[in-house]
Amino acid sequence: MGDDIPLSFDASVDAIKRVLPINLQSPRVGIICGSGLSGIVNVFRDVVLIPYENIPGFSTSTVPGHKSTLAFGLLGSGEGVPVVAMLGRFHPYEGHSLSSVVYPVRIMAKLGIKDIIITNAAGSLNPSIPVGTIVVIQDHLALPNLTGMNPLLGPQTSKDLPRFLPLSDAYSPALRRLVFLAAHQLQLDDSALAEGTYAWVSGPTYETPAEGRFLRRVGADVVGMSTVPEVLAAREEGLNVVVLSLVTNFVVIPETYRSIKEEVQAELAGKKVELPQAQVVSHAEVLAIGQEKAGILMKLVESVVDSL
Ligand SMILES: O=P(O)(O)O[C@@H]1C[C@H](O)[C@@H](CO)O1
Ligand SMILES: Nc1nc2[nH]cnc2c(=O)[nH]1
Repeated sequence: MGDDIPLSFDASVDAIKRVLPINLQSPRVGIICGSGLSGIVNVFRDVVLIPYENIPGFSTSTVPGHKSTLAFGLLGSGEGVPVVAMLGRFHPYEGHSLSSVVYPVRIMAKLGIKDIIITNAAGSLNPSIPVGTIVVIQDHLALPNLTGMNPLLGPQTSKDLPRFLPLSDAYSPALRRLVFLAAHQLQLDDSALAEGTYAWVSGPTYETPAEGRFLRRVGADVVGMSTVPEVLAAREEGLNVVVLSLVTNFVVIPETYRSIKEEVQAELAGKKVELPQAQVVSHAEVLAIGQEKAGILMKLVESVVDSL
């Protein structure tokens, strides 16, 4: 893990506000863009882009598909809603400390957002949730949290925050409702959206078949390497949270392994053996599906913001 960052909320907020026109200084909604999903900035109006390197306390993202830019603008019809979007996030596997990972969420809260829309690319563990589906997350399963990798461990950033945060209502039913209503308004096919549970793993390795089977059996529908730390910080800051996971790949979870022992025995007995093609997930595949489906996800986000 990277070194912890000194807390400098005021310095960060000042550096941001200094370059913003008055109408963008108090954004209403925060958006976090997952792998390959930063295109939403293209539909912002009055855009102001601030590189993370210009904001004290912010780290830099090192992952392809993640820019390191905070984008402010107006989103939606009419006058538009002032929003702030992270074009690129931080993951613990990059070496960022958990407090660095969630620092931008705390800054967005200090800037005044009330709602946060968090997106990510994720692998599907559920055969009825195919690639390309947008999963509206209703719950999470975070083994790292349960075993000591929790961004809320340690001294709190303010004595006003709750020490023991309940998570039974972490994913806002009201915002999830708005997502499904927005999908209806956009005339998306019924199969475009699903509901499910997100498993957070640290990465950067993708799952072994046994790990995939395990996560499926304990109740996860999709799996990814981000989001949950941000959700925890957002809830601690009192924000309403909605998470949209774009399924970019299937996690390969065969119920049975092909037996090398049997194959060798068959070969030795002179039988012809057909080897199945191994399926391997890659970040390039994740980005490609992200690029293909980003348009729908962005329209959905815009429509939700419009209906707030
Ligand atoms: O930032 P997100 O969660 O969208 O990125 C996913 C998880 C890993 O960072 C990467 C793996 O391909 O994509
Ligand atoms: N852990 C994990 N993260 C992902 N992000 C996108 N796809 C995947 C996946 O299959 N597994």
